[in-house]
Amino acid sequence: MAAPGALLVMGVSGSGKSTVGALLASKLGWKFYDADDYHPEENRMKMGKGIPLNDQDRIPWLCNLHDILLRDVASGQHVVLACSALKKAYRDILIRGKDGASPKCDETGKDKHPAEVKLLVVHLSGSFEVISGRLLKRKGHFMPPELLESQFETLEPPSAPENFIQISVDKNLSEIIATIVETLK
Ligand SMILES: Nc1ncnc2c1ncn2[C@@H]1O[C@H](COP(=O)(O)OP(=O)(O)O)[C@@H](O)[C@H]1O
Ligand SMILES: O=C(O)[C@H](O)[C@@H](O)[C@H](O)[C@H](O)COP(=O)(O)O
Repeated sequence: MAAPGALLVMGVSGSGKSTVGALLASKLGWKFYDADDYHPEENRMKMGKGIPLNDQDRIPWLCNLHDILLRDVASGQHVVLACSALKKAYRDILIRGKDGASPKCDETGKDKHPAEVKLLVVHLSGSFEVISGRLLKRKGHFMPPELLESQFETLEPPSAPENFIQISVDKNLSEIIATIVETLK
């Protein structure tokens, strides 16, 4: 497949986004962003208290991530983003921004960059049992395992016509990375 400008590693909390995303970026030599690092403090505090985020909390965060992707991709930088991106509408924001394909213009009014990010979505998919087992063992993270149920309720797995692959979290990390690298060929 023709290389996308950016690769989104998505899934519920504990599905392996950060681990897979960082390994993959290092293997491909692409820049890595972890969307967790871009949550405003209010979002982190909310999740830390066991309250799930809503659209209002997530949309400005996703718009900021879209701007980062667009900037990098327009400058020729390939990017891996680890981000929950649980709903289709959230993935659409990452690709097109909030109001759809609104081009960023320079002062002459001409299009400065393409308005869309060419994105391959990698959905790390697994059962509640396997993922909650991993979250219960994970230490030193602000996200409480109790929020996993709401993550599954919110999840809209990618489907056609989205440009995506789905990989089981039951595979080991090297199998997951190899599958993604193979897809990019
Ligand atoms: N494929 C895998 N097999 C076994 N353990 C994994 C796998 N992917 C991730 N893990 C472990 O599961 C936990 C959650 O992974 P993490 O990358 O933090 O998930 P997320 O970023 O989606 O919340 C971590 O302790 C990580 O080491
Ligand atoms: O949209 C959301 O509700 C959050 O982004 C959430 O899905 C994300 O998973 C947290 O930031 C916790 O971080 P981990 O995914 O690393 O557990």
